[in-house]
Amino acid sequence: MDKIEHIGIAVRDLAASNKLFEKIFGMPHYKIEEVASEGVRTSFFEVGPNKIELLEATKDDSPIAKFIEKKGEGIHHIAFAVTDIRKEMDRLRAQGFRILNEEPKKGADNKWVAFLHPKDGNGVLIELCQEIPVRENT
Ligand SMILES: C[C@@H](C(=O)O)C(=O)SCCNC(=O)CCNC(=O)[C@H](O)C(C)(C)COP(=O)(O)OP(=O)(O)OC[C@H]1O[C@@H](n2cnc3c(N)ncnc32)[C@H](O)[C@@H]1OP(=O)(O)O
Ligand SMILES: [Co+2]
Repeated sequence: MDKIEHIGIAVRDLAASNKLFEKIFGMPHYKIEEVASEGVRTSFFEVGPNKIELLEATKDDSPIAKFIEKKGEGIHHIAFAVTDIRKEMDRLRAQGFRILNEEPKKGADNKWVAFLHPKDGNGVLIELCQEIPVRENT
């Protein structure tokens, strides 16, 4: 794994949280993107070299809705940049980690993503992220 790609924060109300984090960071979010397949609407902030993703549920069975119901708002996942997501998934699977998706799936901000089960990471949900090469992004 290369570096932290972003930290995901589960929020109830994206518009309200955008205003809140705009005050905290002293700058506005740079994009809002809905990922229908994950049941989320996201916004992104760039804080120096770091990226923060806010996530709001778009349906009742969204992972974000379930998370907030159980644990409340707060840090939901940590995403790591990888250069070859399939290779990383295979490497982790071979060591017995449960990867929550068979194949990489399309996330926000032009990334292939995959998730490790939080119970296999001391309660931390880990996302792997690989930038989608331009030629694949059709
Ligand atoms: C757009 C994209 C991007 O960046 O590009 C994103 O980030 S999308 C981000 C949203 N998408 C995802 O999160 C996709 C991957 N997540 C999932 O597949 C799911 O949310 C699971 C992590 C498998 C949880 O599934 P589900 O909520 O149905 O099961 P569950 O409620 O029984 O949870 C099983 C146990 O995991 C815990 N659990 C659930 N979500 C957790 C989280 N984020 N961090 C730490 N623990 C978590 C629950 O509290 C529970 O523990 P106890 O049994 O002890 O109570
Ligand atoms: Co994420």
